Amino acid sequence: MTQKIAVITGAGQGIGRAIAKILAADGFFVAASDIIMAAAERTVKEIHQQHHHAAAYQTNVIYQHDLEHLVTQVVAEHGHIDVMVNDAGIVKVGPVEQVTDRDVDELMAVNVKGVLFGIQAAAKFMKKQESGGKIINAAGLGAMEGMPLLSAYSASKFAVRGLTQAAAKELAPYHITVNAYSPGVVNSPLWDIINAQTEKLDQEVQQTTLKQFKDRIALNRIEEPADAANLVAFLASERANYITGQTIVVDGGLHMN
Ligand SMILES: NC(=O)c1ccc[n+]([C@@H]2O[C@H](COP(=O)([O-])OP(=O)(O)OC[C@H]3O[C@@H](n4cnc5c(N)ncnc54)[C@H](O)[C@@H]3O)[C@@H](O)[C@H]2O)c1
Repeated sequence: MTQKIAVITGAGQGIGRAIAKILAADGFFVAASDIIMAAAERTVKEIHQQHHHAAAYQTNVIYQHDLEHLVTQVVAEHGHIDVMVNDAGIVKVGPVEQVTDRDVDELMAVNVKGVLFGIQAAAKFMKKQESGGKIINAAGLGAMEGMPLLSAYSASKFAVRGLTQAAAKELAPYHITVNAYSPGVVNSPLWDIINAQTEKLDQEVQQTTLKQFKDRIALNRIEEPADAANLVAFLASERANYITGQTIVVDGGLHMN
């Protein structure tokens, strides 16, 4: 049987790294890409230590040609692509009236364009394959409800839901499913940024309710990257063949549909 191929952006740390490791353990060859090559290489080293298969690639998802190049290279090396995980994302924390033009541009470039360009690059090849493929995007609590001090971030994540639904409808005839995963409060470097900046703002403006998100987790523990990665592994599997256009929440019962 030919080995299935998964391409993952933002695979250098946090949730992306957990996704890379779980998909590799599930038998995928993992193309682990990140803007920081050394981080992608670290993930690959950990995968190799488990005797699974992976290679590192450097990609900045804000550039359409970078993603095109990444997927083209992986397909040239392996002949096909089965799963594309658009995980790379950034965050900006601050009161809505202080959000800058630059903040919005940067958030939209990574969180929205990065996902769109990833979908495009993967779809180009998946459309030609009889087996189609699976595209899986990073949403988040900010995609399900607007979060205080994360207005532009929330807007970028709502956009991911829109992209996921539109692409799912367009690509369904080609046996390509498009879904998103929506983690809550994850023990990762990204949440550390949110936490540190929120604490600071709390003292300055005494207005944040962001910390309270933690207190609302029904299962009463902070999410681990592997919790989100397990959902992605399911969405990447044949067991999820009849699911498309969905943003699926994996957050310990923080946001309930
Ligand atoms: N941590 C959370 O609580 C949480 C919650 C909900 C959703 N999410 C989403 O999950 C995804 C992963 O989050 P995380 O917590 O693992 O973040 P993280 O900051 O720990 O890791 C993100 C990775 O993406 C890479 N990256 C950043 N900009 C990039 C770019 N332009 N091109 C390529 N790679 C780039 C970083 O180098 C890093 O390795 C993000 O899209 C995030 O918005 C995270």
